[in-house]
Amino acid sequence: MSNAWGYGPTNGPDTWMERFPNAKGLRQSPINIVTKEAQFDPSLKPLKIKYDPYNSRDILNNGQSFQVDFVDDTDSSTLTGGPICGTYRLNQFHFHWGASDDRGSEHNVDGAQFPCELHLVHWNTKYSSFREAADKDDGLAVIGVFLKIGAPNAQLQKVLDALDFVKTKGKQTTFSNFDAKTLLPHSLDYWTYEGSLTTPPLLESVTWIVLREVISVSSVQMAKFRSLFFTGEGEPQISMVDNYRPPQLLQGRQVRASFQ
Ligand SMILES: NS(=O)(=O)c1c2ccccc2cc2ccccc12
Ligand SMILES: [Zn+2]
Repeated sequence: MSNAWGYGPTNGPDTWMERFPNAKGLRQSPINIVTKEAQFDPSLKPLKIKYDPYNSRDILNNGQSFQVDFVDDTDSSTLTGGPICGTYRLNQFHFHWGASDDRGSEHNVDGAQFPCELHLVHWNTKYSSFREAADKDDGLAVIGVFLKIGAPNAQLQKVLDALDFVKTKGKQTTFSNFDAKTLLPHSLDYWTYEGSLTTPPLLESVTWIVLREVISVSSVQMAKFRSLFFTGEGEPQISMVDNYRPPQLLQGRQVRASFQ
């Protein structure tokens, strides 16, 4: 049985470099965003986000997180503007969270972690598919949104209600007519930097776009995230928590801000 990568004591982020050399690369993610060192760039354009609920397809427990997959064979759910050139299509969104409300996000802001972080994954349509784009320097763009403990989030609840059907690794169910835009905060101010997937194979192909404004999540809703399992049906249950990679070295990279 291969010792597949994960987030446990024997296969977690500190071991990934053994099988995935990108882990020692110069543009690894996530990072700690030091707000005072993020330089305002007036050339950065506003984000233009167009998501069509008709494209949402299913929800899957992939054994590391859960993801909502989108049909991406047309330009009906796209990201343009911001720091990117051209048109990127929404492929999926997923989350990272902690075992308790004091941790869970992948990016930190001035050394602080949030209980959860949403990632909306897009691929560059200059390439023919997500798979072709995944290992290109300009192949992917991920929008990161922090979740902060507060009022219950009614839009997020629609996603959480589906988790009862995907509790174990490999479980998948239909998840249609969901508007991912309803998970975004009002302001689209962002920080941006060149980075990587935060999970193996840690491909250095991601333009990260981390929103400054958070969205709310209640502690009861956070408990719902923690009701999932990393393990498959019939296997000894391991709760899906702390599925985040810690911040990586900046290695001289510039973090830019779209706001002053
Ligand atoms: N965290 S991540 O956005 O780098 C990420 C994933 C994270 C967990 C599970 C699957 C993921 C798939 C990704 C595909 C492309 C870009 C980032 C991806
Ligand atoms: Zn992620």
